[in-house]
Amino acid sequence: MEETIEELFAVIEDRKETLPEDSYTASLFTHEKGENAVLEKLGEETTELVLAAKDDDREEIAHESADIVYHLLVLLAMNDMELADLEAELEARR
Ligand SMILES: N=c1c2ncn([C@@H]3O[C@H](COP(=O)(O)OP(=O)(O)OP(=O)(O)O)[C@@H](O)[C@H]3O)c2ncn1[C@@H]1O[C@H](COP(=O)(O)O)[C@@H](O)[C@H]1O
Repeated sequence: MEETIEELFAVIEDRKETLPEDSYTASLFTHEKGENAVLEKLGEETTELVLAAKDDDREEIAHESADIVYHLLVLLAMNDMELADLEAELEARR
């Protein structure tokens, strides 16, 4: 899991740097709404996650959770943050 997230974050940082035309991630970094595009996605997906959980739909819970994790990582990268920032916060709570 940790490796998957690290690799995904590295891809996101690469897209931020290189901005390929056919990349959904790059389109978020160049979106006319700026950070709000990601924040809107996170809002929508959180609502969808709540509905999936209410329905006890495990497949949909996993799908929406993955969408949220991905967009959360994009938000971190957009704010010039690292996975270490999230990790430090979690560690401090142990
Ligand atoms: N993990 C993701 C990922 N999760 C979600 N998304 C995109 O986020 C968008 C979500 O928007 P929507 O909720 O409207 O999607 P939807 O599927 O229509 O709606 P739902 O029913 O799923 O909620 C879709 O376009 C998805 O393709 C992602 N796009 C990319 N990645 C990762 O990022 C990598 C690089 O992708 P590119 O930047 O496109 O090259 C990929 O290899 C993946 O590993």
